[in-house]
Amino acid sequence: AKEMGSNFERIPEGKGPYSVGCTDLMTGHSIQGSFLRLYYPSQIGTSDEETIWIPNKEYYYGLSDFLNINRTLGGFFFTCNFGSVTCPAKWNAAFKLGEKYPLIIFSHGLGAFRTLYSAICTEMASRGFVVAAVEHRDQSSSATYYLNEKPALGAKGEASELHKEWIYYRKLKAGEDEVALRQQQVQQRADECVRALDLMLDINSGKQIVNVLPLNFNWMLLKDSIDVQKIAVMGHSFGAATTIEALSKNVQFKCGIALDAWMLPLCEEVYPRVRQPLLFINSEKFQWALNILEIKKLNYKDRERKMITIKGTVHQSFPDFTFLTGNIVGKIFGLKGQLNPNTAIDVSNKASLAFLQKHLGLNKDFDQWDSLLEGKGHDVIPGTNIDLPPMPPQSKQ
Ligand SMILES: CCN(CC)CCN(C[C@]12C[C@](c3ccc(C(F)(F)F)cc3)(C1)C2)C(=O)Cn1c(SCc2ccc(F)cc2)nc(=O)c2c1C=CC2
Repeated sequence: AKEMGSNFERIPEGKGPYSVGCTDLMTGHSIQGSFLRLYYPSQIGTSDEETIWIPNKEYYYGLSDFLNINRTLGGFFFTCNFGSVTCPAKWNAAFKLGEKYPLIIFSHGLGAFRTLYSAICTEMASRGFVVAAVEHRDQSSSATYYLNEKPALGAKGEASELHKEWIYYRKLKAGEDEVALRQQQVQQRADECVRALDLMLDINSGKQIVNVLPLNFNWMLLKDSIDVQKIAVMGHSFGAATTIEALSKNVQFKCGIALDAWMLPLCEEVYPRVRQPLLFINSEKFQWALNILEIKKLNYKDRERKMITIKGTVHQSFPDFTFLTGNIVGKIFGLKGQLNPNTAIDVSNKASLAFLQKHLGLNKDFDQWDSLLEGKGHDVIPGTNIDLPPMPPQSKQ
């Protein structure tokens, strides 16, 4: 029965000591505003409601557009298979007070959106991080929305009702130059990560913020809850390129983690401007010489660059779909590799935690996984799995 679309598989829970809460935050009434899903250490027992994984049917329509399938068909397929999936975090649970947490800003991939990396985000939150998964409005998301203040029809205009304005995935037009589009989008995406950071810092300073989403979550509890010296940026694929661009824009990001980086959207000019430590975690299959050559252009004297490859993994081993289909369907659609998806995300998360402890100066026990960063371990190899011609020495900077 497992193969027939019923999903006994679940998104894995965080393995750390903290109970995890989740809520959404949207500011402003235009696409210039911020939209993020927050995963955070929560007070146990303050909510027993699990978080809806894909909260609106319009995300299914956007995914159908992205996957080039008919919206009615796709909508039906997604609703049947994923409509009741929850992510293992308690919806609107009370924020856990009493300590300052390091902060991660997370950037999703092409055709994804803020909720699809919950296995990574809940694991980090269970280890004592606050994680803000941004939703990009550059039309690289399958779908996203903002709330328009439109005066309710017929009313005297005093009660303006909020209306969802949906923005769907922008397909490449015939003959369109993809590089130009992606270079423009990566700039907007990096700006949105910086804006999300600024928003979280405002919240940390106790500034009153207006969440235009009708949710009862007390943001004032986050006053003085972020360790503002311990901030990282992280992302998958297009979100990894965004991570690199965001590091070059704001030095408050102390380090970055690039999951299966897609380097096409980046210009050479950015490479000398990325001084912070960078970890590349690659899947076995999403690697090709030109992409690796671009990554190597980030190597400068006395700049920390680490790369590992997780054996038996594919590009989709990082987003949540990898946990939610049976083995046969999963392998056919490239959603699963040979390695068990739970093991794969475990290796990626542990390597990430070890890197974050080292470069954010955490005093936790994540250094137990330092060997993974050297590519030592059952499922990892150091660097890349493709062989390249020897590199000419990088120009000194
Ligand atoms: C379709 C034609 N073409 C579009 C441009 C390529 C589509 N494609 C391969 C796909 C995503 C795939 C997918 C998802 C989800 C199901 C589902 F059925 F399970 F929902 C199935 C099948 C289809 C595997 C990718 O774009 C891969 N990719 C991604 S995938 C991020 C993502 C998107 C949607 C999700 F639901 C989960 C994760 N993020 C990037 O930043 C980059 C790339 C490539 C370069 C840069």
